[in-house]
Amino acid sequence: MIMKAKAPKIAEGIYFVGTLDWDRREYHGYTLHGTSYNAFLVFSEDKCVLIDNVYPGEVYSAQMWGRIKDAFEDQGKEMKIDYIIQNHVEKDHSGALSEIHAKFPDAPIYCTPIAKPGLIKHYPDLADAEFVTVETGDTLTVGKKTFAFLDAKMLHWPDSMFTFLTDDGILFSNDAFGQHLCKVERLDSEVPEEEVMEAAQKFYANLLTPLTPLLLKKLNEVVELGLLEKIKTIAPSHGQIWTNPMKIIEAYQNWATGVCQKEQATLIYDTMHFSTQYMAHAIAEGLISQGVDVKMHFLKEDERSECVKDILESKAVLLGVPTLFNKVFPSIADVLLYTEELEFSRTGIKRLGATFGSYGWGGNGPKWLNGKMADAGFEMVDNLEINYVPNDDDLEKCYDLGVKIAKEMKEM
Ligand SMILES: Cc1cc2nc3c(=O)[nH]c(=O)nc-3n(C[C@H](O)[C@H](O)[C@H](O)COP(=O)(O)O)c2cc1C
Repeated sequence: MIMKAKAPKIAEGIYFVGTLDWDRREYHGYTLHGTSYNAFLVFSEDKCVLIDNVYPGEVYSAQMWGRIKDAFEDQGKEMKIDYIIQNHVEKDHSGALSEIHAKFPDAPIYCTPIAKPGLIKHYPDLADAEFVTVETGDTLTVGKKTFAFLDAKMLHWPDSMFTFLTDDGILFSNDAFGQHLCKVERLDSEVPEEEVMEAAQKFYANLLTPLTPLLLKKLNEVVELGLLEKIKTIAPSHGQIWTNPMKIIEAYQNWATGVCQKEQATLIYDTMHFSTQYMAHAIAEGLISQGVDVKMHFLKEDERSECVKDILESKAVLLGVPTLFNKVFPSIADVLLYTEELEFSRTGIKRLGATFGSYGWGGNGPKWLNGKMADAGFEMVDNLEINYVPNDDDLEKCYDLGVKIAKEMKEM
């Protein structure tokens, strides 16, 4: 199927031929309000190169084929793809690869040596395809254009790579520098800066936090290769294209080194009968009284990918839940495990931690949580347990905990 769709031109001879996924609200545990799968067609003399493709599904590929058709019509050429560059194996960038190969079986597929078996495992019909495996320093010259490949192992899968279109200065960075946004516009400059930066922050927090050391190494390599000055545009595989690449490169440096940390505390809690809610609100007031910005997440409403977006820029993280069966109300375990997996405090960036919650008899929930947060690398300040429904004195203790944490934050 082909859906009639325009292919926006992002530079001379270079078109966006990806898919706008208006409907997606969840992607591997990440909440979003739509996203885009960015694929690009590059024309050079009488040849054409396709970079990445889209999520599996007829409606997605119909949109992609419509844009590809439109791009060829705009060029006044018959549809023929001569080379395929596959920067990453994951399905949201490779889901249409089998049908592209079926239509253009002579087009070799350029990818990393690790990507080749991964692609064949996903799409067994590619076993007969011509693969060209490439590493950092390898290039593909098509007409007047040169594509330089840069290995991006573990940014964010072992098979990942970047493709740099040298003369145009466009870095096709795949997931790196991406954002889950589904907009009519394609460029960063066409949407409010705050919106695109917030989406990039959420993407970084959820996908790149544990890879921070590798990311810093890669950024250094880019500088050493003299690429930084040459990058005029960054075209990631999700969301807006960066026409001001330094904006997002600097943001990545700040998120990776902790420069981003603000006088901000992220407070995440849940409750059964609302006593722990009282505590959370009172602790927040204590923090606010000292000029600290509070990001509050109530786990009945909010989910983990939003919580960790705020943890990224916070100096302190407070987790609160009531005691249940001598341990904790379990919704907090999801955030706890995720925070541990993302290694927020193992990347050399100090973050304070505290726990709190209501209990009925033996208590122990906050204490148990405290140990888990300490194991995850947080520098624990305190844990506060209040029996059943907090009274005025109890609420003052909560307020004081907020003040104490705020003071420790200021000494960091
Ligand atoms: C099923 C259930 C199990 C509980 N287990 C414990 C427990 O093991 N130890 C304890 O101190 N309190 C226990 N409690 C009591 C709660 O921790 C207490 O009611 C607390 O005030 C609830 O806080 P919340 O209002 O924030 O939900 C339990 C409550 C329920 C409903």
